[in-house]
Amino acid sequence: MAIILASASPRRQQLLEQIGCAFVVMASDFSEDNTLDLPAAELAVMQAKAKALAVAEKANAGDIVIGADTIVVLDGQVFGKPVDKEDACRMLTSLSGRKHQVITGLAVVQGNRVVTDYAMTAVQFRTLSATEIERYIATGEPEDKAGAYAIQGVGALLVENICGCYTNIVGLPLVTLARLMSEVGVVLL
Ligand SMILES: Cc1cn([C@H]2C[C@H](O)[C@@H](COP(=O)(O)OP(=O)(O)OP(=O)(O)O)O2)c(=O)[nH]c1=O
Repeated sequence: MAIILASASPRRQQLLEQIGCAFVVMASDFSEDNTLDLPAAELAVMQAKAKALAVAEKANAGDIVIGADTIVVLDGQVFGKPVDKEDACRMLTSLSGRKHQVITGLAVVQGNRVVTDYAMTAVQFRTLSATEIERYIATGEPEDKAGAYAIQGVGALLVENICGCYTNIVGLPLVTLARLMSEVGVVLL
């Protein structure tokens, strides 16, 4: 039995390594669509499930597949990964001085069994000047991150405070994951 992380995200891989879990990576080819008209948490869970199921098709019987999807939500508006620098600027300008939610949907699949959940963390940004936004975009960090920032990187300088799970913001809420894994018989601690 293998534990398979259905993700190309290096952040998710690092978080799973951090807790000493032995796993292999198989990125899914599911393409996200954050414009779907669904409540944000449902959207994240649905996409996490689709990523895990796409990989589960190729897995061996008994393997456990983990899928995750992280989105940023501001006033009901969903921000995925920015498509370009302009998009990153639009996202960071809207997030400046405001509180938003980061939601990560999670799915754990084993055979016909699918368990899902999500974590939500509130993140308060400080007010950013246009120059700071420009300089932050120039670091290249926003490129592949939901909401165009990375709290684990230079983006830490944008965040005034958070309420909720930190690892959820980075892309893999570990306590929520541990709960789902225990439902399929895997004890992480
Ligand atoms: C808000 C935030 C997001 N992120 C990242 C985590 C995710 O990798 C990414 C959100 O994109 P996702 O679409 O959830 O994941 P992904 O495309 O990177 O990987 P895959 O679909 O193969 O699993 O944003 C950070 O690293 N730090 C942060 O502070």
